[in-house]
Amino acid sequence: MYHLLSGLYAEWTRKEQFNILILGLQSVGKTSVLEKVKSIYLRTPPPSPQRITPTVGQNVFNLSLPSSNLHFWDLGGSKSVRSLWQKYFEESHALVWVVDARLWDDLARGDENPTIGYSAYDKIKKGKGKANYDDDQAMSEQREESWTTLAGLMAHPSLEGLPVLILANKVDDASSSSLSTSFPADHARNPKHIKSWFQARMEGLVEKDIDIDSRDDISRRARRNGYWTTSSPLDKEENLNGDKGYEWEVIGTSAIDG
Ligand SMILES: Nc1nc2c(ncn2[C@@H]2O[C@H](COP(=O)(O)OP(=O)(O)OP(=O)(O)O)[C@@H](O)[C@H]2O)c(=O)[nH]1
Ligand SMILES: [Mg+2]
Repeated sequence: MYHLLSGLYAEWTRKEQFNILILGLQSVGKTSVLEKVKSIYLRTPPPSPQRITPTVGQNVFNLSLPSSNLHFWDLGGSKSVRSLWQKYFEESHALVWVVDARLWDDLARGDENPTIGYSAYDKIKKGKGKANYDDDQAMSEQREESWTTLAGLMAHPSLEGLPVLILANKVDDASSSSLSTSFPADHARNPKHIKSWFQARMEGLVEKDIDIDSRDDISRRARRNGYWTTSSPLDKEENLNGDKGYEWEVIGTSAIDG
């Protein structure tokens, strides 16, 4: 009887566990973001940025909330370690995709303050974030690489349909007047120009649900980039007939400020 009751009690009070995968290209600040989350919840100071080195394996953090346990996996973003990503796909419940908000500076500048006279690249070169983008063209390529990599993840059979939170990190160092000066003001948390940039591509991705050729393209590219090795990843019937809505949101963050 005792065992039955204690079993029932354990079942009733059992917290659900959600595994959250934190991914993104190299140096966008994934580990710094996770350290920031840890420091907020554990009420401890975050490590100094110098102590955070490029991730080769995984960093984990368990966060126990009243109703659930969140288990975070932060993996390295450099090309040489992306092949590890797929080991985590099967067990993930949500994806956090981290991007460097500064890569969208030129778009925000055009929209909101065309009089700012320096290139986004100059700002990054002189700024504190030490990004290595050679020019505006390189920034635009990096944006596209971030998107195609994310699209490959969202089309993977184990991740398809998972909620995606896009963190536009480093807003403290973004040159756009709408982001940098007053973080954490609301508009910095809600970087509309980055959201509309992703919106256009998300719509394309949903359309590709009914376009087998495009989806095969996505999976081919993902395999070339080393983070998918599945050889026949798509259930074509399901993708043709399924209703593949994606739940996603963009939030501006700074791992070292605000
Ligand atoms: N200005 C600024 N710099 C940041 C921010 N977050 C991270 N950085 C810097 O960006 C660099 C890379 O940070 P990491 O946290 O190691 O990036 P990562 O995405 O984990 O990198 P990999 O593990 O190599 O994929 C470091 O120099 C950080 O100090 C931020 O919010 N603002
Ligand atoms: Mg890292």
